[in-house]
Amino acid sequence: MALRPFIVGNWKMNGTRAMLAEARAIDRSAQRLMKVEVALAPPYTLIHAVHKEAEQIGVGAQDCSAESDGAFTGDVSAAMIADAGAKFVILGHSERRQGHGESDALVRAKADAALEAGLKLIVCCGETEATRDASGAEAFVVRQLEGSLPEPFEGVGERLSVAYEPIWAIGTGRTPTVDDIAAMHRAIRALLVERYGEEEGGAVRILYGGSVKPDNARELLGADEVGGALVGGASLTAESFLGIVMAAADLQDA
Ligand SMILES: O=C[C@H](O)COP(=O)(O)O
Repeated sequence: MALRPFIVGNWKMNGTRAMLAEARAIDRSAQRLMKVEVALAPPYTLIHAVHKEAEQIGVGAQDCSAESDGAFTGDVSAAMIADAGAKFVILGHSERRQGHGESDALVRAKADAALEAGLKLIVCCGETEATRDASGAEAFVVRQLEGSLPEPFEGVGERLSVAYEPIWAIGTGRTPTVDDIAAMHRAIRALLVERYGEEEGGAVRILYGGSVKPDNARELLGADEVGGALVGGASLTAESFLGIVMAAADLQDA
């Protein structure tokens, strides 16, 4: 991992104020592990509270609207989450694409809105098991990203991360092989370089997500072109999340 690794906890629809103790513990430990960039994406309701707790870690949202304001009941704009303390937003997670019918075009519109609000982006991609079995995973993911990523913008390398999350690996305890992850991440890198140029496209961190746990983190994070992890279930307690952060720190030392 040549770039500073980025380990992001996606709490999904988990967490009430009782979970702030976990965020606090994660933040305090992250202060001693500066070689790793650590962040949490709690539900909207906790963004401001986690932001208040956080001295070291970054805080982000799990989604935002493509609209800036207006009559959109239940939606939350990029400017609103930035106002609550978010520095980044996860976009195009498969649970949004599959559960809420989000298209590549909508993900791109949300990305444009988030950039306009000054946020960093984590744009997600990933194939179903059927696509993987049909040997079409790389072409599918590249096509998905072509439709979802914004046009070139100022500070791509600093502001954009991509998260590769095979849908069949999310919350299942199953993971691709290290070789499969590396091959996919190389294909994503090629697309990023083609779209944003050698320097900026080469500086985008490509995270792996899907059943990352403390006991497999070192192996998964060690795969070629893996610049960090997007962690779901194992980010819900400080103990397991910090196990992953420490694996990333160990790899930096190795
Ligand atoms: O955003 C996180 C991913 O969907 C991975 O979730 P998981 O670590 O529970 O498999």
